[in-house]
Amino acid sequence: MQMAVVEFARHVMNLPHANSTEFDPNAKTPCVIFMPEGSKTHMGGTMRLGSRRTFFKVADCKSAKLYGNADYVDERHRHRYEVNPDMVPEFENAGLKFVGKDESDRRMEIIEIPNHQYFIGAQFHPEFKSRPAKPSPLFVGLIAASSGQLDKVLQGCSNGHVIPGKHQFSNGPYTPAAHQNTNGHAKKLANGVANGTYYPNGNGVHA
Ligand SMILES: NC(=O)CC[C@H](N)C(=O)O
Repeated sequence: MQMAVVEFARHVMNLPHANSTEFDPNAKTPCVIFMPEGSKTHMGGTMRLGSRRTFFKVADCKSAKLYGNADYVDERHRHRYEVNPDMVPEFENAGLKFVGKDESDRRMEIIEIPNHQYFIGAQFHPEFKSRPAKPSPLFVGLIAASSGQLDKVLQGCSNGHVIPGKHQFSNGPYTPAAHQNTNGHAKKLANGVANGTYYPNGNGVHA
């Protein structure tokens, strides 16, 4: 998400000096900055690390729908820099929407360009909790958008469908995967994860 913000600033907002202070501490247009509570001399304990809550601020956005119209989601983090909150109004006026924020409303968690087919970035790491039988909703959305099926998937989400495991895309016959019984029903995996059920609050792993 940090790089997407810099890219948007440079090429949509025409701010050629936009950068993260992680790369250029003297950036003229600092879109991504060191988090105020961090310490550059004591790097070890200053990282924003582990499970944190993101609140959806725009009910109608793609990511909220993909997460099953949840009000919030807990995802895992690992960062010291963040989107410069003072530049958020400028970004929003230019069309980049911050649809997910932390509890303070000052820390940006999810961006979207609403009229783009699928331009979504997250400060958290969706891959940390993504599993073969329970892929992250943001990755399911990317695959669906790439194959022209996002609308169908989003509609399914609004109808109360859960994302993982059961999604059948229409490009070919459906073959039960290794984690399913031959009748297509979910079978419990060795690690105890049941296929086909989405828990918005994740797998219970907290740092
Ligand atoms: N998690 C990330 O976005 C990567 C690390 C990031 N550049 C930071 O703020 O430290």
